[in-house]
Amino acid sequence: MSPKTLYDKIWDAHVVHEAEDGTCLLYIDRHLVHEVTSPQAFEGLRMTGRKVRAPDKTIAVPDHNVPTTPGRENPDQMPEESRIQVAALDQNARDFGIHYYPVSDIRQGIVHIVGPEQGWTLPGMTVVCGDSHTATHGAFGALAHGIGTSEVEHVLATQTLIQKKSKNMKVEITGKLRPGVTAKDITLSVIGATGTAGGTGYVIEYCGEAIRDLSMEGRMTVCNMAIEGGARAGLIAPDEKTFAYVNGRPHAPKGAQWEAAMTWWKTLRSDDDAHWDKVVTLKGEDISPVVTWGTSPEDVLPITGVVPAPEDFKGGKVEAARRSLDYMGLTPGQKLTDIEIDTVFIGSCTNGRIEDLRAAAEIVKGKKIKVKRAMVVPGSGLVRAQAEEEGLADIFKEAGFEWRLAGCSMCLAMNPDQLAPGERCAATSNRNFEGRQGYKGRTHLMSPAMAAAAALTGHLTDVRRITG
Ligand SMILES: CC(C)[C@H](C(=O)O)[C@@H](O)C(=O)O
Ligand code: SF4
Repeated sequence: MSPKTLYDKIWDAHVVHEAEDGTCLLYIDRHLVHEVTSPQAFEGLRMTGRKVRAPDKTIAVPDHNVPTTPGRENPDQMPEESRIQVAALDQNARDFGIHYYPVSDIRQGIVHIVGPEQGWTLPGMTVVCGDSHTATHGAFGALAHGIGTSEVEHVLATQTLIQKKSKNMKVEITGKLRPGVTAKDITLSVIGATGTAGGTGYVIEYCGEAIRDLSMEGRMTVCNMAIEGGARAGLIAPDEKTFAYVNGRPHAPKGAQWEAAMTWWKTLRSDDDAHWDKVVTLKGEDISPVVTWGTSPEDVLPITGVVPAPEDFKGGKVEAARRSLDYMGLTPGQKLTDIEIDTVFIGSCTNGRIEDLRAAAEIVKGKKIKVKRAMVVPGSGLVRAQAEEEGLADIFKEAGFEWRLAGCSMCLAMNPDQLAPGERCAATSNRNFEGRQGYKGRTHLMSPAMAAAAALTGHLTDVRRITG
């Protein structure tokens, strides 16, 4: 048998039919659903009198539109458009009999945090969702990617998806990370090195010592941003950490089924002599705590750097940089650490997990914020409860942070948590394009520890310079 990558293995195990031109019908193990990309898909089923093919493998949760302030069960708290989307999900979940976590349920949260938390996401699976950051689930050694609304309808109706296979790309992070450097710095640095189109046409497997050393939370952060690097999906071979994280979760297999699953899961690694169409290698020790300065995730630099000049770039990038700098209100040569921040947002499916909140709380403990507003938005109700139990919520509140309810929140301007024009934000989310966090809002992406450091000083800050 010819050697295979992990992606090849999962792909082959899910092909139902292959057409002559290589187009495949893939079986889908998990379909995650949120309120933004699903209403028309359910409507399509209704109009043609079809059912959801596998309601037991279909999991819905509202996250993008939900307010993150108390009393949000009251629909009057939402603007009309949000109310319609959330009400439609409520109704569709009931009508089609799929698993559902409404806002009143403590398990509600961002779909990419809820899936793994509840044990829906397992190694070797195919996982789809009408959402580009579905790549997050690849951290478990699953083939997970976003799909469009018409594909959502197709998966609801058939539990399959029409796909062409991508090429194999390996991103290896060798050796150890330095203190203050996190999974977010890895994933941003990879995009900085490859560009936002570097992964186009590929599924990325992240590997190497620095990846193996990451917790499951960190691995989810890395895979979450595979899509920002242009890749179809990102994944990491499962290991003992993966199995330990999954074991005992509500929807993970139990007993004999667990044993059977483990037998397969242990084979889920790329063969030593597998073929890679593209390889990128970064040394862990070369990665610094980074921030973005522009309006693309590839506009990333070590925090010790200065704002670049348009002339530093080539071709079309010169004009793009000029526009970015203008939008961001920055001057070439300005030290990144001199950039003043109005708002800090800690949350999102990139960095809204318990470990992220722990990392931020460790920086914040016993100190006060200097920014106008700062908020921590746990990625799920369960993350929130755990953070409260661990005393993290008190640390944040005493420092002056708002302690919110779970949702996508200020990651994107689809709910009441938005930036005002010109407002500058240190954010732990994954996208920084124009208007992403609100009309004319300015976003700098970074790790939770770096965002916490910015909250304390009022400007972008090297977390390594914050002392206890
Ligand atoms: C609204 C949704 C379709 C979108 C996505 O696909 O990623 C959102 O989650 C985002 O992060 O921009
Ligand atoms: S937290 Fe942000 S990136 Fe993640 S699903 Fe929500 S809007 Fe998309």
